[in-house]
Amino acid sequence: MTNIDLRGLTKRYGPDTVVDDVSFTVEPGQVTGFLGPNGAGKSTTMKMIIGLAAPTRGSVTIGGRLYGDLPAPLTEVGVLLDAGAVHGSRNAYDHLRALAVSNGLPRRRVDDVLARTGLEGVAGKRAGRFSLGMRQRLGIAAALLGDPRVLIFDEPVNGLDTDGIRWIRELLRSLAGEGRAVLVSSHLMSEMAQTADHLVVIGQGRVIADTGIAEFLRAGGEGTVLVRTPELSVFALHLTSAGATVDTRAGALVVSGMTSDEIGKLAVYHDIPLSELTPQQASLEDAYIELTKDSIEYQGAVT
Ligand SMILES: Nc1ncnc2c1ncn2[C@@H]1O[C@H](COP(=O)(O)OP(=O)(O)OP(=O)(O)O)[C@@H](O)[C@H]1O
Repeated sequence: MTNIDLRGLTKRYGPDTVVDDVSFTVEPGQVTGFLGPNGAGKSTTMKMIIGLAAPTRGSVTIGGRLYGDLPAPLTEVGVLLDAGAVHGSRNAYDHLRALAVSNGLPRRRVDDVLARTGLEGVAGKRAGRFSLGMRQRLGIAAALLGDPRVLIFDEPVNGLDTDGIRWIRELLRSLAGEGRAVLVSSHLMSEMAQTADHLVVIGQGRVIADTGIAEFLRAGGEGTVLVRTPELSVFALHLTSAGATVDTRAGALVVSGMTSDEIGKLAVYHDIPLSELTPQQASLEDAYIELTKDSIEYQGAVT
């Protein structure tokens, strides 16, 4: 099984250390979300993985080998770095066929990846006329051409509409489901929460968290549940007696220490009508912001 292994990876540009002693492993069969604010060093790390930037220190291997030592890189690692990097005057089919031919890949792979990315219907269209979403699909088709065990996507959902985002999410999940190692960067926690099995968070070039998504959710205070009821104070007392911690906020209860399921049962038991019972996703975003707040380069002024 092929993984990506980064050990003490460091990149300096002049006086700036933009990637600082980064170590983590991207495991097969998982989507690893690579998360960090703008300028955190995600793209630079990805470029070092595929030999587009040379590490100042440290190393990164794919299945135990340096990218530069892979005999047929396209069949081992698929990469989407910049979806705009397509020859505008070529049609999608020719673009992929040229890639396949120059890398010694069978031509049927072009049809396979066009089908997988839903581009069959526009394969004859010039890529220069493609929408951002179609260019993104074409970039992904190229990444999949060699049927690689490892995939690296830099901010693949940037600028996409809801359908495009959902499509990429499902694709990433299915690629991991096939046993591939998938590394995907984003600056949006909400995006990663829905896609990743594992999270690596970086800020100012350093790893601040390397954790399973479930652990991150637990540590981030998942378990806060918003409850609305006409019997606010009575139910708050029941909840506290049952061991929960309760805050009253804007006419609602914010409950921690109990799941929404337990809260629902408690309400039924005490015959309390509920008008809302919502597990709070916001706490996830909060946990991420809390984690990265010291590493954001340029914070907006708070007035
Ligand atoms: N070739 C370069 N020369 C000098 N500085 C660079 C170079 N490439 C990147 N940097 C700097 O390194 C830092 C990290 O950039 P990088 O693009 O890796 O971050 P990122 O996490 O991918 O952010 P974004 O989401 O904004 O792309 C930034 O401060 C950037 O200005």
